[in-house]
Amino acid sequence: MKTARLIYNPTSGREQIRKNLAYVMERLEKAGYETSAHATTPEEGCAKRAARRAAERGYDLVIAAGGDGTIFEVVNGLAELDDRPMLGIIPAGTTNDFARALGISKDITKACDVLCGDHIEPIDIGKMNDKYFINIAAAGALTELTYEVPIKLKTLVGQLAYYIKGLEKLPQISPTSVRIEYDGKLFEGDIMMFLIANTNSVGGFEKLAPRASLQDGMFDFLIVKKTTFTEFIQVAGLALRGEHINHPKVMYAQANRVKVEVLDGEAEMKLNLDGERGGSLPAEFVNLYHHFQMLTPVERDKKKLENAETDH
Ligand SMILES: Nc1ncnc2c1ncn2[C@@H]1O[C@H](COP(=O)(O)OP(=O)(O)OP(=O)(O)O)[C@@H](O)[C@H]1O
Repeated sequence: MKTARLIYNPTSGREQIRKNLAYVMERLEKAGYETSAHATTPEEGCAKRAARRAAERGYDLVIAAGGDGTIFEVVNGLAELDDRPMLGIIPAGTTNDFARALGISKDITKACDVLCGDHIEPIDIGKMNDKYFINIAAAGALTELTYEVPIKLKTLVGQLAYYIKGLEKLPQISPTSVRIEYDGKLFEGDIMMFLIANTNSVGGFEKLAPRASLQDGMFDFLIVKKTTFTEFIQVAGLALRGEHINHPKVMYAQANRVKVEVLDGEAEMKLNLDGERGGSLPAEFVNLYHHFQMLTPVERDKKKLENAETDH
């Protein structure tokens, strides 16, 4: 019999998983999985350790149920292993960027349909030094917003909370001098920020990384070069509509490997990995092609076909 380990955050979102735990377990059992569950605690790395333990015990399927923070930890617990179990998710967080990128519904019944189905796809993840990420790695102006916006404000006004905090922080932004190698090319200069995206769903900005795909072994790589205050606002405004990549102060490329170092010894650029603090530069980012096998919605095939048709 197949085995599944459900690693869930009982507090994420509106405690959706905790309230529906019996339903989820029942669905998985009916689909032929002998299932057990682990509730995470606030202790840092709890979901990561639980995921690793599950893999070591030989579970066939590990399910991360919670927000992007929980998925990030589960992926970090499994990514280094040679024998990685199949990955599944139940989106139950505030942002759920990763689930949105995969087209997995927040509706628990639909999310269970995906877990109980047999539509499996290989997906890429990112590696930064010895850490892993699923959506995005970023550094520079405004990238610290994800942990600076108070949870209460997020609950109250949702996405708007980021814009409010962003406006508050804008006057403080300044450039950093960096050297970046990406797939054999070189960029040296002053930048406001950079983004390395594995999915096109980043903090609610769905057009920030227009060509990012979870299955092509490449990142969408964006640099915002040194700008004036007005230019930066202009770029941010264009980014909302996905029209920023042609702005003269934006450099956009696709790359499998990106290495970034700060040139000014005094300066520091802190990294944000999937909304979590990721340490500081220098760093090397590598796209790990098809690193996980994942249960995904069947409808993705139709969507991919449509996208392929519009591309030609
Ligand atoms: N039992 C728990 N009680 C309180 N906090 C917890 C518990 N389990 C996990 N956490 C914390 O929850 C955070 C991860 O939250 P998660 O990403 O799952 O949901 P979210 O923050 O609601 O959603 P999102 O990340 O999508 O915005 C981690 O900081 C983790 O330490």
